[in-house]
This record gives sequence, structure tokens and C-alpha cells, in this order.
Amino acid sequence: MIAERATVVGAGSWGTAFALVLADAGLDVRLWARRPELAEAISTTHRNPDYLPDIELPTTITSTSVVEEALEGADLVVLAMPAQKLRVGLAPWRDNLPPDAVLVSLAKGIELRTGSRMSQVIREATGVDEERLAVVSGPNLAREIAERQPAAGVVASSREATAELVAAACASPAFRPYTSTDVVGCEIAGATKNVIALAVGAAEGLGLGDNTKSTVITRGLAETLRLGVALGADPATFSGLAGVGDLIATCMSPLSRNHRVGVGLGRGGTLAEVVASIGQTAEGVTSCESILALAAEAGVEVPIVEAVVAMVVDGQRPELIADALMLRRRKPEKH
Ligand SMILES: NC(=O)C1=CN([C@@H]2O[C@H](COP(=O)(O)OP(=O)(O)OC[C@H]3O[C@@H](n4cnc5c(N)ncnc54)[C@H](OP(=O)(O)O)[C@@H]3O)[C@@H](O)[C@H]2O)C=CC1
Ligand SMILES: O=C(CO)COP(=O)(O)O
Repeated sequence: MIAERATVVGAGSWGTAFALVLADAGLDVRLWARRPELAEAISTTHRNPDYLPDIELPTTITSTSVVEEALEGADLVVLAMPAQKLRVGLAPWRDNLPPDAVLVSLAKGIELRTGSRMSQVIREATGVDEERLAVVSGPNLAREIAERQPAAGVVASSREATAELVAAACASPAFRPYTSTDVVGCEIAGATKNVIALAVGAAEGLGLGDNTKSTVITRGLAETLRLGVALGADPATFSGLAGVGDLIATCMSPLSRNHRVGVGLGRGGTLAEVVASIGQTAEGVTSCESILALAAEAGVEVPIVEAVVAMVVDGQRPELIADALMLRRRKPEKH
């Protein structure tokens, strides 16, 4: 089977950029926006005035705010809503999904309270079986993707043929998707790198340099790997695009919203001020607690995630956190 028509649910930064990727790969794309006026603007101007407004969208992308209209004839249904909104956001879609459509998750987060990965939330909320589900992850900052700067990603599904179908639907000269069957690894890596980026951003905001940032990234990777493996992931995923690739992009780029929230906190801003000034989703802020809970349940130490929870949730000052991380018991690097 070849996918010809896709529905992208969520016309934010990544939904809009990924719609463009699918259109470049030759698909007809319906971009669903929850606000009718935004859908109308996208359809008539071929731009999204609220996200990436300077990017011209191919005419094969049309937009609607009507669920049934968005889903008509869809081979792929791509979910680009924020992680904590996904379960409720899926309610209107459940009964309208075409029976053979493949669902694709773009969200990088872990649900609060349940500790569920996004693919688990989607399965529970829609009843689709895992063979019809794929996740896309990797170093994919929306602006750079929308500018068609060359980049690669990973499409993971428990069923290889599903991953291949989705990869074929988003492959273009500017976007190179690799396939994987490690859904757990891709999802844990994608959610946890946002939290590590908050820590790296905070270090930057405190005026610290590249040795510090590189230390946090490397040790952040170590704790992400420990957690992923404890949850059943393939360790190799963490040295790939969804692991170290996305970690580098998110921790180092001023385009990353998580990185920017961290910088703002490091400079002394309050969480409310910093998040409001960015005005877009920074998943690490809401997923850090659920990742810490997952790690506690699995008996895995995640000191950087713990430090970010102290900073973001408990309001602890970032400089105290840096001290706490440095004064931890010494140990062999491999643990
Ligand atoms: N941006 C990026 O570079 C990348 C993002 N991601 C992931 O993609 C996911 C989406 O992020 P992104 O597009 O960047 O976020 P944005 O903040 O740019 O956009 C969020 C989108 O979700 C919609 N939305 C918000 N709340 C709800 C709700 N309750 N129900 C339905 N829709 C809702 C918004 O609609 P409205 O405009 O009406 O508020 C908007 O379309 C996140 O998990 C993120 O980590 C993954 C890779 C790259
Ligand atoms: O996931 C991303 C890049 O791969 C986007 O990161 P931010 O959500 O921090 O902007």
C-alpha cells in the first residue's frame, strides 16, 4: 500500500512543518486546525499566520476545522497535538477514523498522572492496534524543516511494514526518514531530551559555557539510556537520530522552545513569565514530573531530570541545582 492522502491533526509549528514534508513527498494533505478562522486563512493564503508565517505552503495542503472533512479518504492520520492534550483531543476523532488508516504520533512527551507514552495514549483513546501506529522522532526543529534544510528522522512502529509505509510518505530530498521497530526507545528518547534541554538551557542562562553544557548532555544521555533500557528499549536507539541526534539539536539550538525556557529560568525569570513569552509548547515543562515518576517506578536514577523537576515544579533556583549535581557521590562513568 502507498499512502496518498494524509490528515495532520494540529496546525501548530510541527503540524504545519510536517504537513509540508508530506506534501513535498507527493501526498495530498488536510491540515486540521481547531480554530475555523485559522483553517480559513491557511486554505486561502497558503500560509499559517500563527506559526511559521513566512513559510509558503504547497497548494496540495488545504485546511479545515471540521473533523469529518479532515478525515475524508485519509490513509495517514498524523497527530501533532501537545502531549498533555492528546487524550482529550482525540475524543472527536475516535469514531470517525477510516478503518485502515495508519496513525502517526509526532508528540514528544509522557502523559502526566498515567506515565503513558504517546503511542499508549493513542491506543487507549482510539482503540487502534499497535500495528497501525507509528511514531516519528529525531532532530527535527520545525523551522529548519519548513525551510527544507536537509535533515533525517526515525519512523518507528512495531510492524516494519507500517514504519516503511510512513517513511515512504514523508521521504523527500530534504527529509530522510529511517525506520525502526523500537517505539519505546524513540518515545523515551524524544520525551526525555526536552527535559535535558531545559537543564542545558538553564546552564546557558546562568552564563556557563560549553564544558558544562556538554557534561549535562552526555550525562543526560546516560540517564535517558538507563531509563529506556529499563522500560524495554533497544540501547542502540539512543546513539541514533532519535537519541543523541535529537538531544544535540534540542539542547544546543536557540530554536528549541525547551532550550529557551531553560535559558529564561537560568537568567532568573519565573516559569510563568518565560513560558508566556515563548507562547508555544515546551513539553519538558509538563513531562519532567511524569518521566521522574516513570524512573522511580523502574528503580532508575535520573538526577538531571530530578534537578529539572526541582527547578520547574518546585521553583528551586537553578544555581543550587548545579551545585547539587556536582556534589553527588562519585562513581564509575558507565553506571
Ligand atoms: N516544533 C517542533 O520543532 C517539534 C515539535 N514536536 C512535538 O510536536 C508536538 C506539537 O508541538 P508543536 O506543533 O511544536 O506545538 P505548538 O505549540 O507550535 O502548536 C500546538 C498545536 O496544538 C494545538 N492545541 C493546543 N491545545 C490543544 C487542544 N487542547 N486540543 C487540540 N489542539 C490543541 C494548537 O492549536 P492552537 O493554535 O489553536 O492553540 C496548535 O495547533 C509536541 O509534542 C512537540 O514536542 C516534535 C518535533 C519537532
Ligand atoms: O523536538 C524538537 C526538535 O527535534 C523541537 O524541540 P522544542 O520542542 O524544544 O522546540
